[in-house]
Amino acid sequence: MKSPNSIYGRRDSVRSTPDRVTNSPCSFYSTSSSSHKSTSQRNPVKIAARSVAGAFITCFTPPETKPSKGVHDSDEFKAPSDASGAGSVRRRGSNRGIYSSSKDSIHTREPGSSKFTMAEIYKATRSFSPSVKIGQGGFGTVYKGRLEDGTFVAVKRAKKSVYDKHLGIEFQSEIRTLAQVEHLNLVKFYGYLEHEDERIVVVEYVPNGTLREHLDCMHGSILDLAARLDIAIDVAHAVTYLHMYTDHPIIHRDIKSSNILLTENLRAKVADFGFARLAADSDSGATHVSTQVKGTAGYLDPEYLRTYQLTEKSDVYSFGVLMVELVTGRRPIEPKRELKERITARWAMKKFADGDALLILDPRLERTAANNLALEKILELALQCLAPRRQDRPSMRRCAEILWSIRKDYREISASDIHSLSSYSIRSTSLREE
Ligand SMILES: Nc1ncnc2c1ncn2[C@@H]1O[C@H](COP(=O)(O)OP(=O)(O)OP(=O)(O)O)[C@@H](O)[C@H]1O
Repeated sequence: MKSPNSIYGRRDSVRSTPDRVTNSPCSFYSTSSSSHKSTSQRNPVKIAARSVAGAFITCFTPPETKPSKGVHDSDEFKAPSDASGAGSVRRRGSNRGIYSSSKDSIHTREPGSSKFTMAEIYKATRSFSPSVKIGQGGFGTVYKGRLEDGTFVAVKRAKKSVYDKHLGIEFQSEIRTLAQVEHLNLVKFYGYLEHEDERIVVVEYVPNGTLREHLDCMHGSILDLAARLDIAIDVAHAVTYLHMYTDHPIIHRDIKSSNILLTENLRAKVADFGFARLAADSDSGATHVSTQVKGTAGYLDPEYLRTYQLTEKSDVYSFGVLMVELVTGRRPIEPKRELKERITARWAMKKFADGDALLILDPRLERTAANNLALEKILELALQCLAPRRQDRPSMRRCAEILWSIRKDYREISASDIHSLSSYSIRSTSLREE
């Protein structure tokens, strides 16, 4: 999901304010962090961290924000008590000439077809009822819908006012890309509709909000580091799939926390392929695609900004920014902070280089041995992803492998933490009994 500060500037809203953390309903742990010195002080990567910290671009605008609105299945998608849903479909349909063509009067799709009819869309969204509106982005408005067979979907309706040549290309790009991908950690594509000036994409409805909303504590509880690590791995799997296992490599181009949707079980699904672009075909000898710069400020690969040459490593860079976001809880750009903390990745890499990595851990996370170690390891990986030159960045597949090993260590240390805590409590109980 693109945010208002995307380069292409057709942004209406994102869901939360940069300083929402301070107003958050989540509980905070106190941070007596200044006494901690991280092991990265001795780490040879700290020189690299300094150079990365110095390489960030600062010309960004603050994100504009708007809270999201939840739509509950039970309220909005009960069987209509009267014919109002269908009636309004017909009214709107006839006004807009929806039923004037015999093609569009077909109410049901061919089984397996990804071409929706306007009637189906109206029915699914209760004629785009404001009560089922779940979001607003650069592409347009997003509605929660329910198909005839009961499947919940997100219906993305392109803005008419901005349906220009560019958006037409973007729509086609989204369709082509969505139609060919299928992965557990990617939002599933169900179909699309192009009718007169309507451009609609129907995708899997993912019920638990965006990662950014969770980091902003808009869903009540704070994501612990284990959950954040799982999310990073899910994203790395999805992007590895796009880069390596589709018919043709696909560059997502807009990896960011508001484009990562979460399921009830906190599994991540990467969304919004509106900017996705097929990567250069390595068989033909090409190594990059030359293109206009698109993406979101704060996540953009500086080499892509400089050269307009897009490769899979631009996604790796954005993923580096995302990892910093995951461990700090901060947005990539925090305009209200003091100057040296405004670009979160630069600030974090500087702290890491200075051996103060523990100072950047999201203050709402516990300072356990497992968390501290995982933090250091994740920052080390982020540092590689944020390398100014793309050839110095790891592949997304390598990122996934490294994250697996971080998770393995994390689980082992967490288990031994729990074990030593429980043996401590057994010991102290038996001491009291004596
Ligand atoms: N598949 C989905 N399942 C559930 N909610 C979704 C889905 N897709 C989008 N949303 C909701 O709609 C909001 C807007 O999504 P959308 O992708 O159109 O816009 P955006 O990412 O905020 O901005 P942009 O269109 O500029 O990328 C999201 O933030 C999310 O809350």
